[in-house]
Amino acid sequence: MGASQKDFENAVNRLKLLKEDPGNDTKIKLYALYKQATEGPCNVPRPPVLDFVSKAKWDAWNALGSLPKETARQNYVDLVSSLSPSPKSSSSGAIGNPPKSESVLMTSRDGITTITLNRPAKKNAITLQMYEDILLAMNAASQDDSTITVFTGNGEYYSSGNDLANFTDNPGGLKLSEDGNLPLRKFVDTFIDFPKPLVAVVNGPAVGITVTLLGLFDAVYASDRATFHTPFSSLGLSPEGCSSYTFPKIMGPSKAVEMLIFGKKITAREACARGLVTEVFPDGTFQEEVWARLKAYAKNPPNAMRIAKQVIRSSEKEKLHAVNAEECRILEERVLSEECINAVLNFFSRKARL
Ligand SMILES: CCCCCCCCCCC/C=C/C(=O)SCCNC(=O)CCNC(=O)[C@H](O)C(C)(C)COP(=O)(O)OP(=O)(O)OC[C@H]1O[C@@H](n2cnc3c(N)ncnc32)[C@H](O)[C@@H]1OP(=O)(O)O
Repeated sequence: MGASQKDFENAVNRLKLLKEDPGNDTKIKLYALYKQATEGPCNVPRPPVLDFVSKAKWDAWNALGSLPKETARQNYVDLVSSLSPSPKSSSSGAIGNPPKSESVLMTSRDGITTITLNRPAKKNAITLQMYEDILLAMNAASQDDSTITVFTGNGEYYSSGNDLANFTDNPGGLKLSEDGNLPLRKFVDTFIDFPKPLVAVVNGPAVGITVTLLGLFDAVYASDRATFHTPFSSLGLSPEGCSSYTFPKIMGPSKAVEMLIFGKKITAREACARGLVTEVFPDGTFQEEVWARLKAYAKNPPNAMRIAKQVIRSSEKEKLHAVNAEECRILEERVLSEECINAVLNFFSRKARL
């Protein structure tokens, strides 16, 4: 899995043979990914204010935060591949490896890359393949020409969260990744480090991990039909997606407890009053109003938006990575607990529904 050192060296050489100048934005992205892949996170001092080129390069490198070297290497290889004529390049303007299944769709238009959960018959429950595909889509979206990245769901639901079959189909629990961590850690890290404005267009009810992750989004627009539910306790699980930190910060500890410990389902308007949702729209005009708004926002200068996000988020990144690591450590135990196994079996045997 992932690009090897050899792939990386080949990409470095292929870049030298490019006939067309890829443009300054791309060159800066390549520089940042190269530095991250070879040296790791940026820890050199920021260049003087008037040295614009060095400063832009430093900003791009620094914006990659703690992106693992392997991911940076893969992103670098993907970006170089997208510059050379290759069957993987997409006509939509998206670059990198696109999602592999039809359950995660990726489109790029009007400066917006949209990642759509597309499994309506299962309320957009997220399978292991879909988690992988979301990562591929996010990697591509982080490097393409779009200015804003949007998540939404197809059909009645935004998403019913983690597909509970991820637990039953993997005897002995979810497999840990090569680094010994629950693969969820890498997934959530990608949201923490995502460099562009990330917007959720919550078209209907949202459950579990698709609610907790909202605390890592930059804006959340919801239909008044949407509800927000984190039934972790009744599933024998524990909070994830950094919600143990973001929710108390966003809505205050007691409101966070209601959701994360007692599993209270809240409406879009309640979620807005709690600060989890940015704005609520009537369902009848939701799509029209939200997309018109996003198209206008997407016309803002992309670097200014990216840098503004970095300024707003960077001081919290280290904390969020630490929270994610700890939540995953605890969840690793919870997914093997009797409480969790019984809850999941109950769901599938229809003895108990939420
Ligand atoms: C890079 C790799 C990363 C790997 C990461 C691993 C991740 C581990 C994360 C662990 C942490 C957990 C996070 C969570 O999200 S917990 C929340 C999980 N979700 C739920 O508990 C919701 C379960 N679903 C329901 O309660 C109901 O289905 C719902 C209220 C959503 C809708 O009810 P309704 O009666 O309207 O519809 P149905 O129940 O008939 O649903 C239609 C069909 O869809 C199936 N379905 C729905 N949701 C899920 C789900 N989450 N998992 C599996 N299947 C789901 C349902 O079974 C129906 O299927 P059938 O038509 O075949 O019966």
